[in-house]
Amino acid sequence: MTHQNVIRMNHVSKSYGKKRIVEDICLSIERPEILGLLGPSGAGKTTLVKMIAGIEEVTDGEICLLGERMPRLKLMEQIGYMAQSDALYGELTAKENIYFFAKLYGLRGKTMKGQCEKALELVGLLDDQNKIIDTFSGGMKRRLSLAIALVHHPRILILDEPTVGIDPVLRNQIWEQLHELKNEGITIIVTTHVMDEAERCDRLGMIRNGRLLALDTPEGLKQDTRSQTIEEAFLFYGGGAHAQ
Ligand SMILES: Nc1ncnc2c1ncn2[C@@H]1O[C@H](COP(=O)(O)OP(=O)(O)OP(=O)(O)O)[C@@H](O)[C@H]1O
Repeated sequence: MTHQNVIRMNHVSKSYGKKRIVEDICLSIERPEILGLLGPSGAGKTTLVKMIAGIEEVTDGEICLLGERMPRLKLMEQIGYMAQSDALYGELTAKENIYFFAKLYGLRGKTMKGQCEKALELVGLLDDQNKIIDTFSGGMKRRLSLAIALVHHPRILILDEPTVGIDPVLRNQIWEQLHELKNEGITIIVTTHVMDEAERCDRLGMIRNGRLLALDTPEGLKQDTRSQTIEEAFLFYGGGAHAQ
């Protein structure tokens, strides 16, 4: 199987009014991997992933997913997007929520049930599926959002700070699952502030003031900057992210 050009970003910039938020980013992903975007608050990570997901338009440059220029409606079913804030129906159960989104993606019948169950199992929510969302903790809501993002088996999964509010044990499990999904051929883009998560990405893009300062494996970044840790490497590039 060839996996050429899963994602290609060509001189991508974004402005709101006169303010430049993302500045001339070039980046390409040619085979399934977990690409982390690390940067301090306000660096432009969310804006960048929204453009990749086709939710925001680029001001300059272009983004192609699977060889097609974004935004493109027909590509939407190839993309799973988990926003930073959960978009769930509070008065419905977890199961009702995930069924709702699965149906939006055109899933029906046994396939829908099976995929919903698998996604809920993946995030450890199978036993809580009949509970009302308003009774869920923040971490449970994040996990449900993650299950919803991957229920339709997208080829590209875009996760904006997926593990905020999730305890270390479950966070670890989720990262193991993300690596399994990658091994199944899914490309994952994940934004994070958390240094131990950054270490678990195949490649890491360091972002500050809307610019991609460096892009390499975590090991490569450490070697290039003669750093012991990713945080040190990030500081070398003028970053200011904090460890958690
Ligand atoms: N719709 C908008 N209009 C104007 N400015 C915006 C808009 N959306 C984002 N910004 C600005 O763009 C900058 C980057 O925001 P963005 O959310 O992309 O950063 P981030 O790296 O994801 O930060 P965080 O980690 O805190 O989520 C911020 O200064 C923000 O105020």
